[in-house]
Amino acid sequence: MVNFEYGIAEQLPNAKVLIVDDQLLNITLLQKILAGHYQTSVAHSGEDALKMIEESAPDIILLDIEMAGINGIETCRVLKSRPETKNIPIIFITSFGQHEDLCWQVGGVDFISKPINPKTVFNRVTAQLTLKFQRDKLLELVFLDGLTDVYNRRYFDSHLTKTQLRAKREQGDYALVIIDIDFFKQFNDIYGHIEGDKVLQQVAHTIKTTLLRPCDFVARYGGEEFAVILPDTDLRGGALVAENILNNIAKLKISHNYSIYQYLTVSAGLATFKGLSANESIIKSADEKLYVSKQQGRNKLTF
Ligand SMILES: Nc1nc2c(ncn2[C@@H]2O[C@H](COP(=O)(O)OP(=O)(O)OP(=O)(O)O)[C@@H](O)[C@H]2O)c(=O)[nH]1
Repeated sequence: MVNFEYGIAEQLPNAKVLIVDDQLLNITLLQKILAGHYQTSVAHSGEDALKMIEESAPDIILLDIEMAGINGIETCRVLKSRPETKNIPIIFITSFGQHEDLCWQVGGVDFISKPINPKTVFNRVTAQLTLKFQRDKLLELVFLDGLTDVYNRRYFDSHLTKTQLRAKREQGDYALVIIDIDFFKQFNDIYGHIEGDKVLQQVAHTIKTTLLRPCDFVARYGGEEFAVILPDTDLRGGALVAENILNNIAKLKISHNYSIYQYLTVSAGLATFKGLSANESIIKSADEKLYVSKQQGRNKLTF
């Protein structure tokens, strides 16, 4: 049986707790309770919180209800409506008992009444963080590719949908790059499957380390095929990243006697998009470009 406790205790001290409150006294008290256990940060309004969360998502949010501007309930509603923030656990902290039903309705995971009991706050935050990290671990097992340690195709599909929704909201571009190892069948035939597996790991690692922005994403899309999603990226930016990937893989200088280049190379297809389309049509566009790269001799990017 999988041990879901494994590693959770070590993870807890790095947990990021966002306190959202407009009263200095409350903020100070909550920080005092959590200091030394978790990494806390503070937003002084709902608006501030939404901005901060977009830049860096916390592991949990302690949310006051009564605030000037967007109140806690509305802030929670916005967060729960966005795919990339809907799973962040939110604990409401308020003195207004009559809001209790509303807190559950909008998706809070817990509710703490003021005046707060420090032990209760600490224990409830710890319980929710533990659940959150256990869930993340489980998702990792379901969504990571066992061989290469990058995301698998199942996760890629849901991530592509999330990226599209974000691009629609922000009216931005996003890029998709499909990368395929050249002459990989022959590589396996010449060097064996174990060496082939090692190459897949090296290629995945190289793609991962070439991507610089935290929101850039790579998945193993098929046997020897990888897909990279670059949010907020136009054709020029996407081409720059894709060229870097091709160069960095060529620089590994992995011998491949069958290849016309004598070492292992990859081909890539790049396409950029705005707004919503079916996942299949997005993939098809990038795939068609990849096909051109293969036709034109491989070790190439087409866009
Ligand atoms: N070692 C290993 N090989 C794999 C894995 N998944 C797929 N492959 C191999 O990848 C090869 C892909 O072959 P093809 O689709 O013909 O592509 P290719 O030989 O790279 O040819 P081009 O793409 O046209 O350059 C097949 O031989 C698969 O067996 C894996 O997990 N490990």
